[in-house]
Amino acid sequence: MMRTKLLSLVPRATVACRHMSSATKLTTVEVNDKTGIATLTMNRPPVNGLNLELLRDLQQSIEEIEGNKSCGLILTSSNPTIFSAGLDILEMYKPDKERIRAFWTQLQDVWLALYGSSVPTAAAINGHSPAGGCLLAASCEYRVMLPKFTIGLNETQLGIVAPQWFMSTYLSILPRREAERSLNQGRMFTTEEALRVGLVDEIASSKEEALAKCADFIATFAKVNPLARSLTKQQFRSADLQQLENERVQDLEKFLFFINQPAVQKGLGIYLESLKKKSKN
Ligand SMILES: CC/C=C\C/C=C\C/C=C\CCC/C=C/C(=O)SCCNC(=O)CCNC(=O)[C@H](O)C(C)(C)COP(=O)(O)OP(=O)(O)OC[C@H]1O[C@@H](n2cnc3c(N)ncnc32)[C@H](O)[C@@H]1OP(=O)(O)O
Repeated sequence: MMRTKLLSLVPRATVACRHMSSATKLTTVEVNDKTGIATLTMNRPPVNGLNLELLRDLQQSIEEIEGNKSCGLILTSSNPTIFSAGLDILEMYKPDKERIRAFWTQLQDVWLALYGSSVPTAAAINGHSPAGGCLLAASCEYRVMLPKFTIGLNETQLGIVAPQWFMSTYLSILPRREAERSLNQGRMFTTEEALRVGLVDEIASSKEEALAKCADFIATFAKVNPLARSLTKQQFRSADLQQLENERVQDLEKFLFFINQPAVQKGLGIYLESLKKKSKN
């Protein structure tokens, strides 16, 4: 907060972008002084796996952006080929009892904050975006993706089940038939396929272009009353948000029960091994 206040004393002409949060975190927030748009960058090598710490930083950054009167939020990644590999499977495989509770609760918090954000949101998807990565992108209002990557909720491919609020997020974008079929299949879409079904809104040839297209989307609200816009967005999303708010504890218990099933643990172990083997080749 202190940092933010001090930065606001710096004459505007001298800084094009203000770094609002520290680079020692797993996320950074940069606010463009001209547009007032905040870019939230995930930075957890090697693949932006969503572990407890990255989720905590994501939530803090979203709150920071909500609090600093930014005109919009663009979510992206510092990794040139991976937006996010989704949930860090190591959080769910042979989990620590307390940590896995905190982990899932934190994921719920991030989704509630991002899907329910009062500012316009967009994702510049500059790399692969499976499962939890897709959830984050899909929680935004607009998506611009770079070619030759993949995106989708692939949970069934891992022998796990996307919970109701993952499904609601998909259903807020895709026609019901497409959402149901691709979730059942655990389908990963190429960039071009994602555009065709409407999972992404535009394709860009570089990260810079993706960020610019996201900024253009956010600028479409420049002349719309911010309160009217955000209340309208809230009305569209409130049923989904309320459902998770009402069922948070049951959702956590269901997750814990499911993830601790021996067959699920075995499947996750095999999947992790296959990822490791692939990365060694
Ligand atoms: C009845 C039930 C009712 C309701 C349901 C109740 C509960 C629900 C229960 C569970 C819900 C869980 C929801 C889960 C969501 C998820 O997000 S699961 C994660 C899914 N993610 C993936 O499948 C992606 C896997 N990764 C990849 O495909 C690739 O890594 C990549 C395309 C992202 C990147 O490819 P490369 O650049 O080639 O990188 P590498 O593959 O070599 O990876 C480097 C390194 O990183 C490790 N790694 C990759 N992804 C993950 C990950 N998600 N978690 C942990 N670690 C990961 C990989 O193993 C390599 O490690 P090293 O070998 O270098 O040690």
